[in-house]
Amino acid sequence: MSPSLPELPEEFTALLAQVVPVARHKQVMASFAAVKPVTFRANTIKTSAAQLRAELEQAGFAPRPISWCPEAFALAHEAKRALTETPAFYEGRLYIQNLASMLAPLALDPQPGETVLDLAAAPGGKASQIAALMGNEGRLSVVEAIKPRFFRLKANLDQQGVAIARAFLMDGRLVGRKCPQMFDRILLDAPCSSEARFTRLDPQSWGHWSPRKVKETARKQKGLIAAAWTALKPGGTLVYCTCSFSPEENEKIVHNLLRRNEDAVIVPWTPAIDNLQAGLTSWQGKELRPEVANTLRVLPDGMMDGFYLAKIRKAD
Ligand SMILES: C[S@@+](CC[C@H](N)C(=O)[O-])C[C@H]1O[C@@H](n2cnc3c(N)ncnc32)[C@H](O)[C@@H]1O
Repeated sequence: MSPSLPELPEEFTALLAQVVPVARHKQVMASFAAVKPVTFRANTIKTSAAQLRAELEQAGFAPRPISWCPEAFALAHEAKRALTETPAFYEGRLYIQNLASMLAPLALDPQPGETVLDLAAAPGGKASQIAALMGNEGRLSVVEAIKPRFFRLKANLDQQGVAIARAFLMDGRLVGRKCPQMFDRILLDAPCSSEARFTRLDPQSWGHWSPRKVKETARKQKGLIAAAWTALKPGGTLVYCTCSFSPEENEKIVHNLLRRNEDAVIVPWTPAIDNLQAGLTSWQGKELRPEVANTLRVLPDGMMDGFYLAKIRKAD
């Protein structure tokens, strides 16, 4: 660890020591002090990956393709400001997004013509990726509870050329009652304690964090996932994800969903990256459902943030 940077909260590093496998611990701890490259996605509603690459190369950038996501690229961190001054950025042909975040829409695998819900959607990075994967065909409902974030979401979707979205300013926990069994696919990128966004380069990144906050957040996540489950059609797919490490916000939420719903089946999904860890099947002396091992935790490294993801199917 670099002695000149502020240390992460002790309770958080103790949590990481329990969650992360010993062999990966050093890499994970180093990632909190890393200056990561800027990563972004070609918005295929407005361009193609090849066209965007050519446009950026012409403007003097050298974007590096990401092997597991044909639309994704990386540039050195120093290029971020210049990237945000390009026509491609402000005309919505690219979207700056952490690589880990791009995994959730890929796991959801939405198809053109389907009816899809993004239940906690602002600022809209994943919603615009979902629309692009749907070829801008079908129906995409996006829900956000916080007013300024809702308007930012709408502005981002407009800028990205998303034509299939209907936006709702509301508490996502009410969606189950309002729209039972309506959606083919639902993304719940849950509000979380954002532990994977902590960086020792900015101590404010953990300014609001505490173990009590994690418990409070987990309560909200339980309400949201219950609503998502009610709103999902039989045969439909839910992707639950967070940018947190705490099992309270991740494996335990999925475990509770499985325990309460016999029709919930985990679908194993493994992207072609190697910084992955299987979901934990016990936490602090409590055994969790063994299928939770088929959920995944992305371990942060010098390129991407941490993430947790579960793909769950509702039996017909
Ligand atoms: C992790 S962020 C979503 C990020 C988004 N999916 C993206 O990729 O741009 C979670 C969002 O949920 C919103 N939120 C918090 N409580 C909510 C609730 N009860 N219902 C719906 N959205 C909520 C937060 O304001 C926040 O914008």
